[in-house]
Amino acid sequence: MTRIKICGLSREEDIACVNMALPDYAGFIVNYPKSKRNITPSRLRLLSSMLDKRIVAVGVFVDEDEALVGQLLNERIIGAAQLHGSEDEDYIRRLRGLVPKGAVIIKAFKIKSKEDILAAGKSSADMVLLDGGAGDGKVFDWTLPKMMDRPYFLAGGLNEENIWQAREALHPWGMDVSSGVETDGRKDGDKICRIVDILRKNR
Ligand SMILES: O=C(O)c1ccccc1NCC(=O)[C@H](O)[C@H](O)COP(=O)(O)O
Repeated sequence: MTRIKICGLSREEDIACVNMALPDYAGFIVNYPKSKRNITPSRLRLLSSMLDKRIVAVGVFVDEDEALVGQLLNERIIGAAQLHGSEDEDYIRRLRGLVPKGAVIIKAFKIKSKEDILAAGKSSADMVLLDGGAGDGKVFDWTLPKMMDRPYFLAGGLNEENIWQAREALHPWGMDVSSGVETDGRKDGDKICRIVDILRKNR
């Protein structure tokens, strides 16, 4: 079974779409105004409360103060925190000390070389996410994850056309999609349903 995460939700309509499609994870870009998908922590509280309980809310953070990330995990507003900036092992250790057992820490790695794969392999995070960019549809070289020796999320430029090919080539633990399920910069319910279906029907 390949898990699927739909990332970058920001509107009530987006929640209605994922509640229909039922991906495993729903991602929210929190407190990062440079992103067009940015939402505030208070909006995160509202949107995550509207999520179907079968979907795990993931907060995506870029070099955020770990106190805020820890608070959102402790309050169970999110079930997992995805660290998408330059957070290091010290940051992960500090965050781990703030949160209950079971709170999942995901560290994202931008993959440009074999060294990036080796760094991801050594991360103390519960899960790693291999990405070509940060919500900008950039695909990276798919031959590189073949040397990964731990489960991972594959991200970066996935869409209806290539997600099955990527799954067959790499068999990742999970797959993460954002811009590939958007039309004119907004989440598209039909695309979300179709991409979830592709993985579900063939799992
Ligand atoms: O989506 C953003 O705007 C974003 C901004 C800053 C850090 C991370 C961001 N997104 C992270 C994600 O998890 C995306 O889903 C992932 O990069 C894949 O995006 P895409 O290539 O567009 O499918």
